[in-house]
Amino acid sequence: MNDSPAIALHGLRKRFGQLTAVDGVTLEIGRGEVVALLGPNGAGKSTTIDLALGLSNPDEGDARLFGGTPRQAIVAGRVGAMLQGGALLPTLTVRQSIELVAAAHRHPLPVDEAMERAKVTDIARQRVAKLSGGQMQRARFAVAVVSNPDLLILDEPTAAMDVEARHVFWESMRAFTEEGRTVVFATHYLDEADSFADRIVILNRGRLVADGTPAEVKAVVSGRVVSFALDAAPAGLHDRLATLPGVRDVERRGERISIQTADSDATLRAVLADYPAAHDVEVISRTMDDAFLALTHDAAEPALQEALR
Ligand SMILES: Nc1ncnc2c1ncn2[C@@H]1O[C@H](COP(=O)(O)OP(=O)(O)OP(=O)(O)O)[C@@H](O)[C@H]1O
Repeated sequence: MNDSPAIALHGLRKRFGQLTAVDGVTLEIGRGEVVALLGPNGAGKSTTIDLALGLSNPDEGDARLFGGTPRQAIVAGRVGAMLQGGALLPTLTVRQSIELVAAAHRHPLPVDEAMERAKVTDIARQRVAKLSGGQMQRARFAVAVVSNPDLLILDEPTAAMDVEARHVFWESMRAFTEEGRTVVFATHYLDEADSFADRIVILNRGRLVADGTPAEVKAVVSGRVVSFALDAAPAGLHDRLATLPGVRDVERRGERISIQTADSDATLRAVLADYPAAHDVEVISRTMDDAFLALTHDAAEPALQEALR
């Protein structure tokens, strides 16, 4: 057995008319990695996934799965996918849908085990046409895992799931990845990426703008926000605050002032020394949301992105 990466994308480019949806993406994902693919709407996540699976052909570059073509990997039963547009046959029951896929694969999981993993045992006899959005997602997950794949690619797997269902979903995924399988999932839930992935890849306008561990990605916006209220803002407040130690940016909304700072202790001391009337003080750590916005902002600093590639 060769030890090629689970996914190797080299210089992938895909155009739709004037639009370049994927613009030179090069990315390797090793076996056993759990990777979150993030990006704003239209960033090119689904198109990249389609190219990786060989569902559409790139204009430039190539995609390899386990060292072979996507088709070879899929025929060998090594890939399970849950895609946004993927539909199940409405007249079949959930169990029949899973059985159908299991029958087409060489080394499927037992159908009952796949149903247990995807938590669909209770809806096994329901027709697909009658499923709710969240139930449908679970059924599609069961269909993706029953082939017993080495690589699982999921496009927004928890869209339409309620909070409880999302929790259950990630628990069953955790068990799945503990067996050393590779998982790539696109999501808009940054908290899911933060807590579940061991690597985060961010796309923006078809380009890879960040690639690192959750901690590395969040470190892009290291520092904190010092925020406070000031009832009557003196003239020149904004300019004065901008010169205090550690300050990177100052924002004011009504009487509330928020300062992004690299050194919250020094900034806070200086603020209280200069403006003793400041009250309702908060010091807030930056989150994955902040990192995401900083990296995908139109005016995102190239240097910021450079650190994560
Ligand atoms: N078949 C197509 N024909 C024309 N344009 C397309 C096609 N598929 C995607 N696009 C365009 O390519 C861009 C990237 O779309 P894609 O679906 O890959 O983004 P995404 O990151 O998955 O977005 P979302 O988070 O909204 O699902 C978008 O501007 C989209 O409108």
